[in-house]
Amino acid sequence: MELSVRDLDVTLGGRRVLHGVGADFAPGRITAVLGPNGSGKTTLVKSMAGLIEIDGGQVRLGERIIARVPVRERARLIGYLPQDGTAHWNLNVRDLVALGRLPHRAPFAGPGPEDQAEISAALAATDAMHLSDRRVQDVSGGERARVLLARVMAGAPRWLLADEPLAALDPAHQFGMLDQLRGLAATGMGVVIVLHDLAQAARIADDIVILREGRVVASGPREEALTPETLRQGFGVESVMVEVEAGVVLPVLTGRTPRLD
Ligand SMILES: Nc1ncnc2c1ncn2[C@@H]1O[C@H](COP(=O)(O)OP(=O)(O)OP(=O)(O)O)[C@@H](O)[C@H]1O
Repeated sequence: MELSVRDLDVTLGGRRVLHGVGADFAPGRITAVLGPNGSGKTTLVKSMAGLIEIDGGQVRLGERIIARVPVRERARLIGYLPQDGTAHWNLNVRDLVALGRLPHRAPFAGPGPEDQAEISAALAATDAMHLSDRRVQDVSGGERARVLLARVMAGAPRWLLADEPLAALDPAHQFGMLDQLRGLAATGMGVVIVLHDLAQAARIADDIVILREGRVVASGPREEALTPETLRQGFGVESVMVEVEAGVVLPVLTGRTPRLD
């Protein structure tokens, strides 16, 4: 089922932040949402997760309007990984990851064998098993980012919406995270990630959405939507595309686009 956004208007704190945004997100593919600071990326993914009230337009999952899907069911369908990477409870890591199973459990029931298996699989996949007994607030920022991903993965959602999942990670774990996201998409999960690193976006994304000032400036398959022209329109930067290995073409930024005035 496609996740689609139509004519989305969002106002925050009295300011219109998204203006008629439209984009389609396909299951089994990775879509990177790109754009300058304040362009509306977080607002878009939160709207898609049903976490923000929208003024106009729709977010649909297949034929269903996401805002009308019951909260528990929505939590099973869409996993949301927020940007800040904070964990508000001082639980141990395994108990935090176990919270990802809540939408699947009967009220007040403890985790069953299937829950435990999903929790272990998620900890293993994120290279966090060795942290299981540590307090969440005692692990490093990058370790916490992996644990929070494990929590979302433990819920086995159909969609993963991740806001800057690479931000706190060292280069090796960034590549590890990209491999995991690729693996999740290969299982049919729809993956939507907000990224700042344009080269990583070019590496990982099947599809690209570029926002600027709350509007879509480019959207579609990576080869069409991530080009020197769209980077100029979206970010005001000049770039060249360089093939670093067979089939891997990355943008190299060369400077700001000169102003015409
Ligand atoms: N609660 C709020 N009240 C008022 N304005 C807000 C609120 N939250 C966000 N904004 C504004 O909405 C705009 C879009 O914010 P958003 O966080 O979606 O951008 P972003 O593209 O994710 O930015 P960044 O790359 O800096 O994370 C920004 O101008 C921001 O200041």
